[in-house]
Amino acid sequence: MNFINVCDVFLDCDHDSIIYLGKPDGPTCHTGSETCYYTSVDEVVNNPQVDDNKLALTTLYSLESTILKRKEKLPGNIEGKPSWTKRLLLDEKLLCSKIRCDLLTWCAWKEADELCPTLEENEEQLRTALEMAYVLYHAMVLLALKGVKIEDVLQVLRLRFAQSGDEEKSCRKS
Ligand SMILES: N=c1c2ncn([C@@H]3O[C@H](COP(=O)(O)OP(=O)(O)OP(=O)(O)O)[C@@H](O)[C@H]3O)c2ncn1[C@@H]1O[C@H](COP(=O)(O)O)[C@@H](O)[C@H]1O
Repeated sequence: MNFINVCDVFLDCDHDSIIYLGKPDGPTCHTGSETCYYTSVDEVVNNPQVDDNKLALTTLYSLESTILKRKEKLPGNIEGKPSWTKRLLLDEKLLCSKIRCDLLTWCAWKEADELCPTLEENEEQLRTALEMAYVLYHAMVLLALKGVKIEDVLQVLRLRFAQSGDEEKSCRKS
């Protein structure tokens, strides 16, 4: 069971609304996420259909925020609450082994190169989503270690919107 420790309670001027200020002890969402207040009311009122793009972004930002929180609690030890992210942040080799397909290491091969076979072996779509989530998460831990924000990556992608890959490649200086 998880709790939110209430630090203060505020009333508005005519005492008909209350805001609780609390410090969560564990996840605050039933999904296990630290928070799930990612959807602005304005968005829902003006566009009741959940915007998949926004949802994708808030998911990435939320994951980034969790990873950065783990990073803040370093350095030194991995005592306290067990955290896979902390282990990765403290062990560059382990992290890279989860991202890179290292043919010399059977273990890394097995774990990190499972996305392509979902296409090659025509596995179900859910399997592809699971493998991609795995790659994305581990790559985002690497970004955190490098101090690169997900927004920086998205910016690179946005800048590429207007240019095809083939065009860009043919413009490269050899
Ligand atoms: N998205 C993930 C995520 N995906 C995978 N993993 C973990 O990555 C680890 C390695 O996965 P593997 O399949 O390689 O597992 P393994 O069996 O240990 O590997 P081998 O022994 O076979 O090499 C496992 O412990 C997985 O649970 C993740 N761990 C964390 N996250 C996110 O990061 C947040 C913080 O996690 P902690 O830092 O652990 O609290 C979580 O709330 C999630 O949002």
